Amino acid sequence: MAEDYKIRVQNVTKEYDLFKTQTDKLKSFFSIKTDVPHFWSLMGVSFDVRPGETLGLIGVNGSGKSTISNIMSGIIPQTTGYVDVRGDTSIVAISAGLKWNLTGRENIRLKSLMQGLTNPEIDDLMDDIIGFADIGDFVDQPVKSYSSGMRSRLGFSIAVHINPDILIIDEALSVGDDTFYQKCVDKIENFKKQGKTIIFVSHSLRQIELLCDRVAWINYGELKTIGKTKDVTKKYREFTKWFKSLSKKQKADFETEKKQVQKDFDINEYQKRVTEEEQAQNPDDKKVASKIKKRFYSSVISEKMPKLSVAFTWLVVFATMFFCLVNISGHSITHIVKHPASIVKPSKTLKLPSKLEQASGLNKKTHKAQKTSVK
Ligand SMILES: Nc1ncnc2c1ncn2[C@@H]1O[C@H](COP(=O)(O)OP(=O)(O)OP(=O)(O)O)[C@@H](O)[C@H]1O
Repeated sequence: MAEDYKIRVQNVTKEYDLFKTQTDKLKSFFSIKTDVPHFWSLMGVSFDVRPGETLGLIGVNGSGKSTISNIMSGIIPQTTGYVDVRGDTSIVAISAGLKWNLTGRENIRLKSLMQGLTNPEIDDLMDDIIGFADIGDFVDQPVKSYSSGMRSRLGFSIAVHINPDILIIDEALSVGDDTFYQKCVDKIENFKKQGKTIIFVSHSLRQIELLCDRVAWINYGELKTIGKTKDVTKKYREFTKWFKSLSKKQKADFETEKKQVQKDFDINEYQKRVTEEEQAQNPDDKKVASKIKKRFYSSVISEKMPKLSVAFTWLVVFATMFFCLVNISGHSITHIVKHPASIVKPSKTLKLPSKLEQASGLNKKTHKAQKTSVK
């Protein structure tokens, strides 16, 4: 791999737990084992995006294009793998990142502030963003009242005016009309001329061929191939032609088989395979295994609670329960430690407040018992 890159993605995987209930979700958060099925949206994807290039991402529905785009732009974390992004990214997906209850104007301010612009800078850009998005009076209406085309136009306009180093465009051009599409293409060409890096996700091979220098074909969670636009689109066209020639049942069987592979994926096996491959390439390097382990896990933010935190949480829960029981039993901690069973037997010296005593009838019984013992 060339060292000069704008984005590097190495052995990136993304696992989704297919929870059926909220309880399963909570159990998983506390690292409690559940029977929830897993799905690996990405099964180890590696590629570099070069500075100043426009890289296209193609692949059939559900192949993982948005997943990898969202990981590169920091919207979602990868499950394992290394991602290095050199510069600010701005993602334009259909309505991604827009807050539906806020107005267009509020969204412009929010997204711009999140990208590090100051309020005076946003004030200067506001009219240009609104003008490019061409949403007229709707700018002061909540985004939830917009059509998908208007949302896409607003998202695109904000993203390009923020002036990021890296622009990720995920299917944003597919919903606009022809006039807006041409405006976007002009803007993208302009970005290219400025030497900016662009990731362009699209189902339209025509758009991909028009705009991209190289193309990565993502196929059911894996990188099938990456290379010159005309070479990759040629292979992809052959694949789609072959796929279309299948019968309905053959298509369904093919997809089920591919999805099953994504369900059965074993991350440990994959790590072992990558380690063996790198070891074969560098037989004298004794640190290959630890380097791969670092690459897989060092830059990962877990969506589950770390094991140490789980242990600490349980410790706090048990300690709280223990001290509550000790308090209720009326024994001292030393006594409970010596006679653990007494934690469930209240102490004889336990004194109830007098009103409570009367109400519970304990007073009478105690007196009766005392009298009997005197006799
Ligand atoms: N939150 C989620 N929970 C479970 N599975 C998910 C989740 N998000 C995505 N997936 C699955 O991951 C796979 C990849 O999805 P992704 O959206 O990245 O595909 P895509 O190539 O962008 O598809 P499309 O071309 O339809 O936009 C799909 O099978 C999808 O069902």
